[in-house]
Amino acid sequence: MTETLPPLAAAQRTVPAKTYDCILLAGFGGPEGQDDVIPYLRNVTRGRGVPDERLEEVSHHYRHFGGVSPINQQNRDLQAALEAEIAKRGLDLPVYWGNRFWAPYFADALKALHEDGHRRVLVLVTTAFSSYSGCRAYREDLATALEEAGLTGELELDKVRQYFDHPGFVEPNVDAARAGLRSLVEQGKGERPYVMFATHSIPSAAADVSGPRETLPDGTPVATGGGEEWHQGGGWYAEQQRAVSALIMDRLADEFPDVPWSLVYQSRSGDPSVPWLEPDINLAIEALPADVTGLVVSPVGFVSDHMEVAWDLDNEALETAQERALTMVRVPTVGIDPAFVSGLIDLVEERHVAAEGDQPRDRVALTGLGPWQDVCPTDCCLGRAAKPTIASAG
Ligand SMILES: CC1=C(CCC(=O)O)c2cc3nc(cc4[nH]c(cc5[nH]c(cc1n2)c(C)c5CCC(=O)O)c(CCC(=O)O)c4C)C(CCC(=O)O)=C3C
Ligand SMILES: [Fe+2]
Repeated sequence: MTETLPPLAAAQRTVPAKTYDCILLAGFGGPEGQDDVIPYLRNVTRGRGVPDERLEEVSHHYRHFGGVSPINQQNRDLQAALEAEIAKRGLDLPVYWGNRFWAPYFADALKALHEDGHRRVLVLVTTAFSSYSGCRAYREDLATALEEAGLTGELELDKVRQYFDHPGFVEPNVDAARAGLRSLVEQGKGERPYVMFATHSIPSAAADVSGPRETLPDGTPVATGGGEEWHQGGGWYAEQQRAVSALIMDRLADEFPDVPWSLVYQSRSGDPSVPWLEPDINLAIEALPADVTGLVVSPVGFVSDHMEVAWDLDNEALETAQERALTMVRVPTVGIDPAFVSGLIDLVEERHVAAEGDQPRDRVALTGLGPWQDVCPTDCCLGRAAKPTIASAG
């Protein structure tokens, strides 16, 4: 399927390397105690039309874990791992950490790095794929945070490209899926395995406008909403995840040939009458053929085992599998796997050079879609009124 895609104009959206002063690790943020849960959920859903019943329901997921999301500690661990890798390479790039929805907020991090004398900032986002929620929203919120911190014009903020098909993201996912399939074999459930790649559902309308939409100079459509022949729905968001999932299965084919797999969605919210990407993982598990002996679930859409993984997969999906007496193995996300951490710094070195004129690292990608664009066109992932963003090209 990836072979028939029109080429992405990403090569036209690479930007020259620069010398940066520091890295900003941009996270989602999560609550760190029972008292944080409601204020946090209000932050996340502000102006987003998520019904109160859904908030109430999601608050229980957090309350079940003492009101603490694992995501902040995971990002502290990632920050430390990045610092260690940077030191190992002899680079001079301190790493700051800030979040969209909980302290330390983006504005706090920007003020801190500015006070420390840094001006050129390279942002690393904790999302591998292109969508409003996974790319544009981070860029908008960083532009807003610049305003809030009174630093617009003071700081230069660039962002590392989405890295779904970079080896640093792909290889740990290949290893994890392989380990999951081997675990089924060890449990005597390996006869007819099935693999599900799970990612966050988003509104279908948002998926259709995910990624860039303009045409190449020769008129070839670069990306689309619905309707193109190659397009199975879900815009670039779903296309990127299908491409990575297919690649992972391909890489396992020597040891596990012809294993059926699918891309499934989780954590839907919002108005039930509005279409979101489907199938939901629970319905997909219920619909599996009766002769499937074991299920591997790979949360390919996420980079750490945060609440959406801990609750929606390890509680809900597992229960659905147990109801039909199906053995399910949920394999880990990339987390702080050394290959992922080192891959992120490789991505940094595509953009950062120690001295002007130095040659940056080559851009690497493992699917026919990438290497993804360094800068996003102004309408990239835009499905609502435009707000100011960082890191876009006109
Ligand atoms: C694409 C995507 C990612 C992946 C990209 C990325 O990683 O950024 C992601 C990540 C995450 N989403 C998270 C949490 C939540 N997302 C919500 C709501 C929503 N997410 C959406 C999409 C995504 N979300 C959407 C379209 C909504 C509907 C409201 C809206 O249009 O904005 C809500 C509100 C309640 C609910 O409806 O569930 C919560 C609490 C956490 C933190 C987990 C933790 O605490 O450990 C993480 C990493
Ligand atoms: Fe979310």
